[in-house]
Amino acid sequence: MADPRHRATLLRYVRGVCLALLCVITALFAVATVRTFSLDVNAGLHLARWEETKRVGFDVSQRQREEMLENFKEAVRIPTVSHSPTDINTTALLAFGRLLRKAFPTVFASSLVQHEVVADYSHLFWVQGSQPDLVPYMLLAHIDVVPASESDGWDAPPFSAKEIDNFIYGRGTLDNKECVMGILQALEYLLLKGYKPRRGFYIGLGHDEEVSGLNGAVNTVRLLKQRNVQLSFLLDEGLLVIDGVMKGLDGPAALLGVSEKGSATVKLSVTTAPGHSSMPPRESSIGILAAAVKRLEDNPMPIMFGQGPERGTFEHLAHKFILPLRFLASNLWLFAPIVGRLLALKQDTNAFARTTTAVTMFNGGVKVNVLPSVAEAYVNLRIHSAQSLQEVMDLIDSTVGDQRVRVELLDGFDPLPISSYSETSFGFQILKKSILDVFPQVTVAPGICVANTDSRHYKDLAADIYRFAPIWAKAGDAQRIHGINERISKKNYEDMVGFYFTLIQNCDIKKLPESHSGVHEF
Ligand SMILES: CCCCCCCC/C=C\CCCCCCCC(=O)N[C@@H](CC(N)=O)C(=O)O
Ligand SMILES: [Zn+2]
Ligand SMILES: [Zn+2]
Repeated sequence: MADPRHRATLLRYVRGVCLALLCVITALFAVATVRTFSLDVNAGLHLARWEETKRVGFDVSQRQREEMLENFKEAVRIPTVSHSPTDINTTALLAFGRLLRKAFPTVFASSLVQHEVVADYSHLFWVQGSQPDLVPYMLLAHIDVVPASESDGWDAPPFSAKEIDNFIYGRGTLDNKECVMGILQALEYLLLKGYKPRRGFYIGLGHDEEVSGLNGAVNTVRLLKQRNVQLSFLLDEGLLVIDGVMKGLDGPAALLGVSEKGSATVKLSVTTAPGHSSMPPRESSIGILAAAVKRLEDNPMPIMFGQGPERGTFEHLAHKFILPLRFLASNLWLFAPIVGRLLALKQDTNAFARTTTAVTMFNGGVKVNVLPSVAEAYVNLRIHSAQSLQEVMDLIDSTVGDQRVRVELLDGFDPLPISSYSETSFGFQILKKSILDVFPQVTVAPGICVANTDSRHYKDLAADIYRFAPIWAKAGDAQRIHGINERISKKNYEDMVGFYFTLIQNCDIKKLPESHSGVHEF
């Protein structure tokens, strides 16, 4: 570039391009600044004129409060542990059935309630409504729990229901005996107060949810299908109220699960010739498999943040984030890739951003001086809403990329459909109102359940399935689920009963109020 005229032209050109780029970036930021969401969905609900129905108040005596907590503790003390579909504690499940009859005599004696045992240990209740033209809804919970061992570091024996500092400790206090007992306790009190629902509803209590619900939930669904039941909506466990769980989120938020991730359980195996360890090959079956597993861990599934219901979570909560997160969450059209990357940095929020890959089992070898003929690993993936099981399997194949590694899909399903969460969605709005009636200080947002629930078996019975329990989770509490020191505060358990008590009555309206739209400011 010897000619100075050419150099000057080039400089002018480069400066022009830079200026244009700067203008575009400034314009984008200007638009982004102006476009700050305030999706105050709570406001509309408060303004709406809800149909008035005959209601009873949730006023329990001190004696009833003690009895309510004692019933719950008794439930926690029964070790209804599921180890595998063929290894469940049937003795405990039968004892649990007896406890239900003892704890809720009014429910079992009421002429409004039909009760039946399904698949030997699950329970199905039908509570008759006075207006058969109102489409029924269903509440789900499960009786079984995952194993727990005190030696893992519990502060109290996991089946003791011991009270420490106003918390009840025990396996199942968060997953999911608080819902089982909370729902039936609410119904017991409602019936005791002479309440008669207008809208009929079902209560399903599964006995093998922790091992996929293939007996309890699947047979309950079969029965309901034979009876041509269609549900207005269904509520199961899943998400909860988070308070101080997500950094930068100011105030508590109730996340109402509108879908759940898909799942894949994949077996990887390598077979090589056995032989004497004194004459090993360059690569063993264990080494080949370990390298494949490492490749899967080093190459996580793509970040898909913003393409599933998690986008709705951030849009609904945007105004509750502190700056600069509020700015990012308010403008996902621009910043979704950045927010996705930020979420992917942490173990629990990563689950909201992508399909997760967890290597959960690894076996190989039989003796120290024998070359292992087989090595196998199990990988459990939870599939993001915007991805399919087939896409995930294709990615696993290409990442493993080694013909010697056999890849088998043992079990899997696509992500579940996304339930409605609009202003006209009966289930979503009734649940939101019920949450706000009990916890007026929370912001309600749709969410994605990163684990699976029995509700997935019900997808032909209800277009709208929600996953939420009114558990008040502080930082670290989510890790107690399936972990150590699972616990719930006595106050929270009472609020749970209050929530179902309110919800059942709120469901009695015929339809949503005409105008209860939220305020959208851009
Ligand atoms: C971006 C927001 C971050 C907020 C963090 C929220 C933390 C979520 C907390 C809890 C999730 C609790 C999940 C409870 C449901 C558990 C159901 C379960 O264990 N299912 C088993 C068995 C099955 N049915 O398949 C499972 O393996 O998924
Ligand atoms: Zn559960
Ligand atoms: Zn569980």
